[in-house]
Amino acid sequence: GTAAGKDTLYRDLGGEQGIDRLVETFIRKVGRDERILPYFARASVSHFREGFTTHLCQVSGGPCTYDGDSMPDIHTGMQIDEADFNRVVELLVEAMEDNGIAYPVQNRLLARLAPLRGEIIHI
Ligand code: HEM
Repeated sequence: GTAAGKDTLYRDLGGEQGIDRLVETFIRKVGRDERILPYFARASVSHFREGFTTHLCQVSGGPCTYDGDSMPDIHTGMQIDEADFNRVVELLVEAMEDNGIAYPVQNRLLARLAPLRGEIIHI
């Protein structure tokens, strides 16, 4: 797509405020999820919040540059499987629903995250 087309996803997610709210909701859901929470046992929530927010901002075409570690570098050794990945995506979808993000917008974000699967699972 065009640069303009890319920029609209960031806007349609509600921009900086919308993404901040989305990440906050997502983090709360991770905190209540028996399957996913253990992965974060030794993680810093504030560091994760910062990195995940900036990454989402960049992926959605917003005015951010994610300069954290690469997806493989972060997730290597965690032994994340398909079901874990799907669960995290599900929590993100629930968080988007809670924040009133329309289905087509949800799907546009998911389409940009799906290609990262191979950098996150079984590595
Ligand atoms: C599309 C899927 C995913 C994306 C885009 C993603 C992205 C990220 C990003 C951007 C960070 C923060 C990096 C930083 O700034 O330090 C991060 C950290 C983390 N991710 Fe993921 N992730 C995904 C899926 C998963 C899954 C499925 C799991 C586990 C089941 C997971 C577990 C973690 C953990 C535990 C951390 C914190 C690491 C630490 O700080 O110690 N992620 N992820």
